[in-house]
Amino acid sequence: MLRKLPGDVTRELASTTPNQLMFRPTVVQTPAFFVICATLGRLLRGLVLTVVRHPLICGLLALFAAVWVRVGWQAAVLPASLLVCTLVVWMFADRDGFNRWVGWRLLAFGRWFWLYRRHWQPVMIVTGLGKQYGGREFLPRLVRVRCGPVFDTVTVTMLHGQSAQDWAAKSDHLAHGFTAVSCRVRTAKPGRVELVMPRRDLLGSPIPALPIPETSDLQAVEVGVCEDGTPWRLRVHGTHVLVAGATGAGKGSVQWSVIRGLLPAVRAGLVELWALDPKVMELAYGRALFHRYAATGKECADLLEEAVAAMQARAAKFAGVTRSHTPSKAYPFTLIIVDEVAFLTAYQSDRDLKKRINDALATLTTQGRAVGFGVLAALQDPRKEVMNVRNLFPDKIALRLDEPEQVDMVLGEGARDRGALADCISHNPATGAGVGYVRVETSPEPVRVRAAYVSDADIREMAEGYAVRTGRAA
Ligand SMILES: Nc1ncnc2c1ncn2[C@@H]1O[C@H](COP(=O)(O)OP(=O)(O)OP(=O)(O)O)[C@@H](O)[C@H]1O
Repeated sequence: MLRKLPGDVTRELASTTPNQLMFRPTVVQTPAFFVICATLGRLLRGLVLTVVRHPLICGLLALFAAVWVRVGWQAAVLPASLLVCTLVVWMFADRDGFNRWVGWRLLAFGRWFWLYRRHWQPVMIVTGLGKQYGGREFLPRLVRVRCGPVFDTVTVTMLHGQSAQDWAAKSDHLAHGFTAVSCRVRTAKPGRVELVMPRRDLLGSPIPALPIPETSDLQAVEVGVCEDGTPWRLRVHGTHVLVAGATGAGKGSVQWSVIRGLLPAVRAGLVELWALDPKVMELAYGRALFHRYAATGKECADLLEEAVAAMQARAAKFAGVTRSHTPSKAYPFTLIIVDEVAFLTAYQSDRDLKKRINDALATLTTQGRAVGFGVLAALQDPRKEVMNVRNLFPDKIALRLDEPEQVDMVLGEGARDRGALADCISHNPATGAGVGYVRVETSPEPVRVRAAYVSDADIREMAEGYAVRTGRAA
């Protein structure tokens, strides 16, 4: 049986099966009148859609043209010049307001016309997101382009049968196709996706240590910058944070930025910092800042068990009185900072110590949040065998990782497909150290961030200005 499918060129249909009836149907030529009507209809539809999508620009152009035709070019040029002057003055006087109402819209129109619309067909065909079938071409529909200070957001209606995953798998190709730094795909509504493409990389160069704040906000400690230029704030109270990254990924910059942001609360007696430094490298430098410090396996096990005992004593006092903790001098928030936690949970040769440490960490991470005990742990290898309590950390940060599979191990299933390309972060410290992805509780979309770099000189200065009097080894 020979079936004609939409788009098959009828003239070329032929059967090669023996004993099958072959026929060549008559080809009916469409009259030119219908072809012209269809083309005009398509043009009209395009015009109406352009007017609906860009009413302001179209309205102004139409007015300008009408005055030119009816009154003459002099009458059209004068108000046009006045309009341009007004816009220029507005731009200099109130840049934000101008951008919100005019600037980003003009840019979006320009980029829709010059970049996305022009390259849409070739990019869709080369990436395989557009299909050619039976001589016809099926392209996803470019619905809208919006511009902001950093990102272009391109709304697309997918072809029937496509999923957001199909698009996420091509995000790298899309970024190159539209000359963007990267491309994140998110679902807008059924059948529609949004491509979020930054026009420039705000995280491309190191961010110097942030100024020590006047007061610390334990719900939002400023540690760096998000990809859209807004501050990256990390909650430390009422949660536990795991920072995963290969060697040299910049885990230290996250830890030190958190410590820096907490210094005013430390000075006020509202926060205690306990440090576990099995590599005796990273945290030893600012030892004077810590209320408790441990380095060897035994010291670390003792210190963690001491934290568990203090936590349980506090829980016993709070029982029946309050269900949440507010930091105070009597009951400060205790942040236990663990550098390279795998040294304690996996590479520790003493099995008894390893068990004590794992048990204490599991107890702290399951019971500590409500009574003011938090854990901030850094880790190179996120596999479960290395850190079996990984899932007890509600907040996770993925800095540069070695393998794509590790991204989902840290940030949860599907994070890499949603654009958390932590395995693609540059190995060059100038461009990649401290860069990572976080998932905030309110959104499944990973956010690209960069931690501020706290240099040795900054740590020395912090240790001199904020040394705690009770600092002693465990
Ligand atoms: N946020 C940052 N911005 C710019 N450069 C950074 C940043 N963080 C770290 N670096 C650079 O990268 C180098 C490695 O950083 P760091 O020691 O913090 O990495 P790490 O992840 O702790 O590595 P390891 O696990 O081997 O200790 C630093 O010496 C510094 O030069």
